[in-house]
Amino acid sequence: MLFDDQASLHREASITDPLTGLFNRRFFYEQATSVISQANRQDYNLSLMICDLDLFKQVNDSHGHMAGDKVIVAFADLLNASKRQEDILARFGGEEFVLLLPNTTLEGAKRLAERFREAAENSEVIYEGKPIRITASFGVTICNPPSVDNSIRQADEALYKAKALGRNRVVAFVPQQ
Ligand SMILES: Nc1nc2c(ncn2[C@@H]2O[C@H](COP(=O)(O)OP(=O)(O)OP(=O)(O)O)[C@@H](O)[C@H]2O)c(=O)[nH]1
Repeated sequence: MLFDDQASLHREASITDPLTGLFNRRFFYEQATSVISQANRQDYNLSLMICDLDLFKQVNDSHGHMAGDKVIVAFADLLNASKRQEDILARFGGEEFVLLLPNTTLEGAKRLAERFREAAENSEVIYEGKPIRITASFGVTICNPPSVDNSIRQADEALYKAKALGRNRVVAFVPQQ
């Protein structure tokens, strides 16, 4: 029994990001690879979203690293609270998150991202009695052709555009003709 508990604790630690409790990047890749190969076989809609807190360095610089951590956790909770059960959410790195959205069209992914964006904009994190306001930028893409690396590259490109256009917005990847 003890061994079972230890094994499951070890497994949990190996797939989880310790700060937010979300899945880590490695586990996301593992899961996404399996969902995407299924999507390949079954031909269903699958979208991917990458989101990144805006000007987050300023949060750390103005309020300290602990405050920054609290903001990251609050944003992770916000995403986690509004996603569907079958969506796979992970902390991708620093202040960047990724979601794989089964049975979701590009329009659906844009709507969801817009909901997250609004929720972030309207949220307030209180740290040592002081309010911290945040915004986030989002890149979304349909996983077609379905491959994890390709979809991440496309969503990342859209996210980069969202940042370049002034942040606090959702941009969808548009393939070049
Ligand atoms: N508190 C905290 N900060 C982190 C963590 N991971 C990364 N960061 C910080 O996040 C900041 C990210 O800064 P940048 O990559 O310049 O991006 P940004 O300031 O959000 O600017 P844009 O993405 O262009 O809007 C860096 O200062 C990192 O040190 C973490 O786990 N906790």
